[in-house]
Amino acid sequence: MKVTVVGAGNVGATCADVLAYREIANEVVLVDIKEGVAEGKALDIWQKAPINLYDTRTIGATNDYAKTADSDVIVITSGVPRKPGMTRDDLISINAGVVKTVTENVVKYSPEAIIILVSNPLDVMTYQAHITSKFPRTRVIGMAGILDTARYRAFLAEELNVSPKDIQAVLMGGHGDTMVPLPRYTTVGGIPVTELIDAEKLDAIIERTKFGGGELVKLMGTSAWYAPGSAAAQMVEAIVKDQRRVFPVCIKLEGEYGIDDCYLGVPVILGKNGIEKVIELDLNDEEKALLETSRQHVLEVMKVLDK
Ligand SMILES: NC(=O)c1ccc[n+]([C@@H]2O[C@H](COP(=O)([O-])OP(=O)(O)OC[C@H]3O[C@@H](n4cnc5c(N)ncnc54)[C@H](O)[C@@H]3O)[C@@H](O)[C@H]2O)c1
Ligand SMILES: O=C(O)C[C@H](O)C(=O)O
Repeated sequence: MKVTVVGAGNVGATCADVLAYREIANEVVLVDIKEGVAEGKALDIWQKAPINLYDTRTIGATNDYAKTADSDVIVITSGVPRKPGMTRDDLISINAGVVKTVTENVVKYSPEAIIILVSNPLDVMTYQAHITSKFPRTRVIGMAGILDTARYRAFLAEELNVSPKDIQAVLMGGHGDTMVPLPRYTTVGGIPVTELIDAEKLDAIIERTKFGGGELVKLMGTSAWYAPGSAAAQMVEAIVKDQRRVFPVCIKLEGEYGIDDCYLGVPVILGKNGIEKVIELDLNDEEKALLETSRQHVLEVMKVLDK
């Protein structure tokens, strides 16, 4: 299996590293526009192979898309991250152009690939890649839900003093402050979370999750990369190993949840064809209202692209 990661910055290099040391792909091609950066990071990851004992070949390329030919999966992380005081939507003016150019280049060489979007604003960048690639919606997928649920699960594990491995959760909606965590669908070793934590503490964790990206931007002056890079690699793994994992991811909705005009995070089954199935939960009125607020927000940002 061959995987290309475009953008050899913080998220892209982390994703390539996880793909390599966990031997998720046989070959990983890292591409960046900055001269030498992708080659250098790919070489560094390859030199770690004898220490960490893996066979995955990592290759770097400065804007040379011929090297990406016949990739099974393409992860797009290129673009700018936000700085303190910015929203993800503020990145659209730069990142839309970057995602468009990169998508044109990758589809030329890998017309059958599955594309995973990471660049922000995530939902609208997934839309950009979809209209540029003209790929079916099942092959253009945004990464955000795995990251957002991981934050939620990590905060819960800390509060309950249990292993994060035992916390299962799903959330929906756009990757932003309007995301919709679903406590009704959160369990700890099979036990509904509401039986283990009082409502006030759970609400505080949900609020912290919604602003989880911003918390890190404030601390570091740029956005997160370890969890995002690992989350993207986990999606690649589900696809290349046809694992049929159940994850929240961003896709174009075509009638599911009564929505057919928007890119939003929903639970899906992820396998060798990309989206194998969209899972439709029976949302209550409050959850439906939160999802609608999220949809309205994403639609507003999508309009900027359409102008
Ligand atoms: N979806 C998510 O949950 C999530 C999580 C974290 C970060 N992000 C987003 O991912 C993006 C990357 O974040 P980062 O921290 O890795 O940033 P970074 O600045 O460390 O890396 C971005 C890289 O993209 C490269 N690049 C820019 N234009 C390019 C082009 N046309 N072709 C190829 N490479 C190009 C840059 O040279 C840079 O190396 C940002 O937009 C950020 O907001 C999304
Ligand atoms: O917060 C950001 O800008 C990056 C990313 O979307 C995140 O949630 O970490």
